[in-house]
Amino acid sequence: MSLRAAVFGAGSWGTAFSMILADAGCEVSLWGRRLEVVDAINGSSCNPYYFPGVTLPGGIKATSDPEEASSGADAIFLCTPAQTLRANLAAWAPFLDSKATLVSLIKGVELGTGKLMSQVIAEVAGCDPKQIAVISGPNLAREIVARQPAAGVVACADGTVAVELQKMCHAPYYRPYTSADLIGCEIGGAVKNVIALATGIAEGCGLGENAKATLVTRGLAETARLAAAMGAESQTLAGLAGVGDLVATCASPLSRNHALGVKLGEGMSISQAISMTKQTAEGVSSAKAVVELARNRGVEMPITAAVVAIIEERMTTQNAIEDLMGRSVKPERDDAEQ
Ligand SMILES: NC(=O)C1=CN([C@@H]2O[C@H](COP(=O)(O)OP(=O)(O)OC[C@H]3O[C@@H](n4cnc5c(N)ncnc54)[C@H](O)[C@@H]3O)[C@@H](O)[C@H]2O)C=CC1
Ligand SMILES: O=C(CO)COP(=O)(O)O
Repeated sequence: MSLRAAVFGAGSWGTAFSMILADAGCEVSLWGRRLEVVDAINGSSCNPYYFPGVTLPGGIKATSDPEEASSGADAIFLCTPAQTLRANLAAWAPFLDSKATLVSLIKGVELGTGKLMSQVIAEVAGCDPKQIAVISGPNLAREIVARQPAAGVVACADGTVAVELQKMCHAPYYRPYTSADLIGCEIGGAVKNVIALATGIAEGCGLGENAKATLVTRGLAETARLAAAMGAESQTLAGLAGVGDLVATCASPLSRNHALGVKLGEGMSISQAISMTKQTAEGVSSAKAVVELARNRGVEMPITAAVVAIIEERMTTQNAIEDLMGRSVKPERDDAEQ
């Protein structure tokens, strides 16, 4: 008998991940907020708002009713913008099966609380931590719906649950690895969006590959510092949910964060750049939450702080570059002897 998956959020990643689940043999119920999206998916097996021309596999049924979506689901995959998860989950909680695993596909940190998505889920749904999981990795949705090979990490404190989820999303073109490190995966996923904004800004300013590679590498160093301070395993940041996702997002014109950064670097204001970005660019709201998380733990994150200063229009891109380059010199490794 095939397993049942519910996906909440019919945007680009919710739609693409539904495709993975259906291609892996699951029966998928996809919750969408907008009726026109739900009707289009059910009527034409296509989500024309995100992937016009892409035919979704059979086995995906869309609905705007959260109770219908979650009914009988073995796992519930959450894929709304990060800042809306708390309110949405509070509304859905009465309908969710208490035995289902709740899986975050979201890459962001909650503003104001500094909570990771798994922590928001634990608070709102009040479920056992072993029933909460995270999936992350270099997974640009447009490449996934073209069924190009990709891999990801399924993180859950309960190894048996991680393996069950791994089976649910193991498709011919999607290779999931298991992990027990939710914090490492979530910090990797949230901070790479901020570093993708930074590399986009550099590109928009006309800087070359040396500058971008430096931002990626030092961006990884500051991500790893924060992750370590929060109790993550250093190996996770060297894996798919760390360096893998960072490289994909910072290099690809398909990344919304990268593309928004390019617009900022070209001189557009943040409000103009946001108004031209139809989809979610999580780095914009999560950057500030990441800086606060880091400050509370005494972790230095100069690139992330510079991105926040640019977003808040406290600093020009030129000033930010001068500031980063003017920092006092130090050993490359944090643990090196002075
Ligand atoms: N697109 C991608 O390639 C990937 C995205 N992600 C992550 O997935 C999450 C969702 O991103 P996307 O699907 O790409 O964004 P998107 O902008 O394509 O879709 C967002 C969806 O959320 C809905 N939405 C917006 N506001 C809402 C609200 N207040 N309540 C409920 N639903 C609301 C929109 O209608 C839309 O269906 C983000 O955290 C992103 O970082 C993760 C991996 C890959
Ligand atoms: O998370 C992603 C790829 O893994 C998608 O990145 P963007 O949200 O910047 O498009």
